Order: sequence, then C-alpha cells, then structure tokens
Amino acid sequence: MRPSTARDPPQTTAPKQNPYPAASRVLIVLSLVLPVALAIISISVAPQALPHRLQSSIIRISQSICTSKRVGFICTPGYRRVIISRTMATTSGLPFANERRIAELAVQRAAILTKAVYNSKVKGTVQKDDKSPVTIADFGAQSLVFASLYKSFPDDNIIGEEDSAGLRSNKELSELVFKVVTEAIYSNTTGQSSSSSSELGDINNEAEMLDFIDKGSCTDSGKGRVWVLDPIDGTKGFLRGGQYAIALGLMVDGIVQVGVLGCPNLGQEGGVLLSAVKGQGTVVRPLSSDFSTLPDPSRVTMNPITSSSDATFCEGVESGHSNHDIQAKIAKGLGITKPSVRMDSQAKYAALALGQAEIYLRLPRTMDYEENIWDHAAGALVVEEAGGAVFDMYGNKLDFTTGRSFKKNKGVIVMGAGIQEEVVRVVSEVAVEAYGTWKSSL
Ligand SMILES: Nc1ncnc2c1ncn2[C@@H]1O[C@H](COP(=O)(O)O)[C@@H](OP(=O)(O)O)[C@H]1O
Repeated sequence: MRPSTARDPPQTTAPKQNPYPAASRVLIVLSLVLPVALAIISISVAPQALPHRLQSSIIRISQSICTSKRVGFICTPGYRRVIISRTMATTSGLPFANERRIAELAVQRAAILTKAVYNSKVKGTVQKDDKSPVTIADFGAQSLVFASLYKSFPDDNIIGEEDSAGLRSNKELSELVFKVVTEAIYSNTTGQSSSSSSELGDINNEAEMLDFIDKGSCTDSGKGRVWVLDPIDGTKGFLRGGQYAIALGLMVDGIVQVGVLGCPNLGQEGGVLLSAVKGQGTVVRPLSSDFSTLPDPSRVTMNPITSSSDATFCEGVESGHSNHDIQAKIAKGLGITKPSVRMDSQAKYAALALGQAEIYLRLPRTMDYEENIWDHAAGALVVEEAGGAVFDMYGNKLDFTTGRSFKKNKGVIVMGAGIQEEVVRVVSEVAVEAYGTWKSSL
C-alpha cells in the first residue's frame, strides 16, 4: 500500500444520506408556501367570495404576515398596501364589518322613511289577517331594507314580517307606499340619488318595490346566512305616538351574528341607532337624517347592578302582548318597588343596553302564542353584547333555528349579567306555578 502524500485528496467519510427524498422536500416546501400564497391571492382578488369564517381567519393571518417585519419582505411594499387596504375596505379586519355597516345604513335609510310617515297624517293603516295593524311605513321600510340587502348580499336568505299581498290588491295603497319610498331614496339635501343610495340599492318602480317586499318569505331560519327584519316593530306604538323600532339581524346557521336597532323616538332628538356583532360589543350612534353617513359610534354597556331589587323593570305597553299581572308578581318577588317602565317594541332591548333599565319581562297571555323571531333577533344580540343575558321564562336560551317563530321557547326575559341567576330562578318558579311545565313538541 502506497503511503499517503500531501497531494492526495483528503480521506472523506461517505456522504450523509438525506432522510427526505427530493419529492418529499418539494412537498414540504409547497405545503408551507402554498397556503400563504393562496391566502394572499384570494384576499387580493376576491375576498367576498370566500366562506365567512375562512375569510376572517385568512384576513387575520395575511395581515399579520404582511405587517410582520420578518416575513413581510415576501411582498413589495406596494402590494402589501393593496392587500391590507382591500381587506380593510371590505371587512375592516373584523368579521361581519361590512354586514354591520350595510345593515346600519339600510336601517337608517328606512328610519328616514318611517319618521316622515310618523310625522304625516297619512299612515295608510290596514288590518292584517291576524287583526294587527300595518301601515305604509311598514311596507316602505321593508322594501328599502331588502333593496339594500339584495344589492350587497344577493345570495342571502331573508325572513321579513310583511308581504305584498295587501298592496297588490290595493293599488291606491301601493302607490302611496311607492311615493314615500321614492321620497326616502331622494331624501338627501342634494335631492339626488347619490352614490351612497346606489350602494344601498335603488327601487325604480312600483313593481320592483312589491317584488322586494316579497323577498322576506324564507321559512328556514337554521341554515346558512339568513337576515331577519321587522320593518316596524311596535306598529301600535308607532300609531299611538310611542316607541317603535326598525330591527334587522343576520343569523348564520341559526346564531345571530349581527343585530341593528333603529329607534327613532328613543334617547336624543332624531333617535338612536344601536348595532352589535357577536363577540365585538354593542355601539350606539345618533340616527342621521342623511342616509349616506353614519355618525361616530360610542360603546354601550348595561348598568352594573348586583341586586334585582335595585332594578328598573320594563314591559310592553300593550296588555294583549304580555301578561302584566304575572309580570307584576315577578317584580314583587324580586323585591322591585318602582313601577314598571312601559314601552313599545324592541326599544325595550335598546333601553336596557343603554342602561335605562335592567330587566325586561315578556310573559305570554296564552301558552299557544309563539313569539316571532323578528321581534327578538336584533334586540337580543344588542343586549347580550352590551353585557346582558336573554332567556325564555323557563330559563332556556332562545333557539332561533325553528323557523319564523320560536317553537322551543315560551316567553322572553332580559336582564343584566349581575342579576341573571336571581331573575331566572324567580321567573321560572312563577312561570311553573302560573303556566305549569311546558315541553316543546319539536
Ligand atoms: N299576543 C301577542 N303576544 C305577544 N306578542 C304579540 C302578540 N300579538 C302581537 N305581538 C307582537 O308584539 C309586537 C310588539 O311588541 P310590543 O308589545 O313589545 O310593542 C308586535 O310586533 P309588530 O308591531 O311588528 O306587529 C307583534 O309581533
């Protein structure tokens, strides 16, 4: 064997075997890079087309990637700005931001219409089959809100209180509704149907208006995205000069995610607009008479009290809509000595959220009455997101999945968080005593 010299190549050990074959390495790299690339492409090209939950997760991840000093270098600064501004414009970075804004603007525009009818002698009141009143303002507000929803969310389902049958058989009334609708659309100081009006959807003729009114016939409340509207909740209050509300909610798979209440006679001159998104709190702002602008919001939280005897309790004005006697008995059981504050509509939910009362009781006159989901969807979320709680009279959570009315709940009670246990206990005891136990047939 020849001795080794300095010119011989150094003795090397056998090259280490890479544990990952080339194909696996490509797969690993792709699985890391692809999701990020896809997220950025989908967000910049068509953020609205993605499913909502995915949309908000992707937005959060992409925004942190784009703004992170470590990984942000993968995009040019210009492209980063485009991605961020697009996602902020469509969603403000928060789930349901666009839905909330459109719902607020739509309710505000409908409030302009209802206020005009409220202040006019002509209300075009007719009686529905269930003997309850409906006015040109109910029909007009429903058509305006549905035009807005259809413009921004054409694939969503809608549940609305009214339908156009009564108008199709009454031409004079239908013309009257179209007149107030047109006046509301052109109500801005410019007298022009501005770009904001086209963002909110126009209604070009009477036939189109009637078709919009009928878009609220959905019966399945438990699947997918479903908007729920009461165009005038508290029509009797509206006619009497009391409180009323325009109440709009968005449910996803039966869970209320967005709630908006327009209360033209509550709080300050011109009324207030409350809105809530699940997990994001409740805000209030003045109702503007200009449909294109939303005044600045402020956060609202319910009055913190720890004993229900300190509570101001709230109930409906109409004795036919809830049992005032049983409610008085409950108030006494809770040690409340102040007289109840009587108020029409979901303005009661708004009053609680704004700290004007702490308990709202709505116990049925008869056990066969099923509460409509549009009388509670928006209000319940507004209160819950302000720190309160909503149950039925047996202490069950409201179940919005059972169609146009509650089939698994009886009565509704609303309260602040600190007194929840005490109120639920006293109400359930009185309910069992007064109505007996009840089990849904579903
Ligand atoms: N017997 C009854 N029991 C409970 N609620 C009733 C009722 N009859 C009608 N309502 C509902 O009570 C709502 C008004 O609530 P309040 O009494 O709190 O103002 C009405 O809304 P509309 O005005 O939209 O028809 C209607 O849906």
